[in-house]
Amino acid sequence: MNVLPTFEAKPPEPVEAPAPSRALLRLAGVSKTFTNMTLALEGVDLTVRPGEFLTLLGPSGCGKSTLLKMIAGLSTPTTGTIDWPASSYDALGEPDRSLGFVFQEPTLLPWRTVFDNVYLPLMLGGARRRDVRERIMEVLAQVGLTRFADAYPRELSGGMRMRVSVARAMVTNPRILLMDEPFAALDEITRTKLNKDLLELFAKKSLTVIFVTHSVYESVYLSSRIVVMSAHPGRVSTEIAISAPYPRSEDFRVSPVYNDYCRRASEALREAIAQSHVESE
Ligand SMILES: Nc1ncnc2c1ncn2[C@@H]1O[C@H](COP(=O)(O)OP(=O)(O)OP(=O)(O)O)[C@@H](O)[C@H]1O
Repeated sequence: MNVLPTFEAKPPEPVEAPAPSRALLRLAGVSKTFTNMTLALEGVDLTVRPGEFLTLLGPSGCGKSTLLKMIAGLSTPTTGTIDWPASSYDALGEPDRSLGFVFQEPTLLPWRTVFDNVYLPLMLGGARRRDVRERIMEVLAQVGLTRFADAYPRELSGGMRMRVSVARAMVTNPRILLMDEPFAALDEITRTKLNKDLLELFAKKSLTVIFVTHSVYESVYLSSRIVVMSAHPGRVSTEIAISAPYPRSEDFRVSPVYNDYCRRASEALREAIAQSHVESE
């Protein structure tokens, strides 16, 4: 008999420091000013540990995407540092970032099949198609798309295209998966299903995820830690540790503990938005 995890109706624990382990990524005093003088981020300190599912939650313009892009190395901080303490370094002193990026749009190449879209990052890395066939089929199986390997993006639903995008990000076995509002454009039912499947992958592949969302409900369901940000300039407002154990079944979504966390996260977001207004006046 399957015994589903139960969640006691007690208030969430106060924020706890994550279990001590070597940091995968450490941001210290990170600020970003764009050339038009927009101060997008100011003084962000953040440590990410292996195995965390960390979500950046905040109002529009608080710098979530800017932060993710800097972590990906697509943009550099104006001041402050981003360190990869557990990484090896190449001959140029660049850290082995080894990450996968999933954007809000699946950004698939329409003239390539599902298989060949997932093959793309490996091809760019110099791998021959036949040498990585098994690996690609394995990752397609993990996102439930085995039967669609030869299909073209136009033949797939929005949810399936997003699965391809997740498979493409995972095929290189990244240390960290960066996800910038990946499910925001999907309908509620598809989004709920992809949330559930993402958590299964997270557990199965021992991933570390940094996820961006506007949704309190999504952030509580997925995360081990929520970093709430305020805007103008973007800053960390508060952090909420979600101590509910994984795997999280659908029962978690209707549990009193989930409701309590959602209430706390909503309050924290409301406060962050209020701080943002004060700063922008
Ligand atoms: N290339 C850029 N040049 C100038 N300003 C920028 C640039 N990119 C972002 N910004 C500004 O930096 C701030 C943070 O933007 P960012 O897109 O990171 O926020 P966000 O929290 O991801 O927003 P959203 O939730 O709406 O996607 C905003 O004020 C934005 O207008």
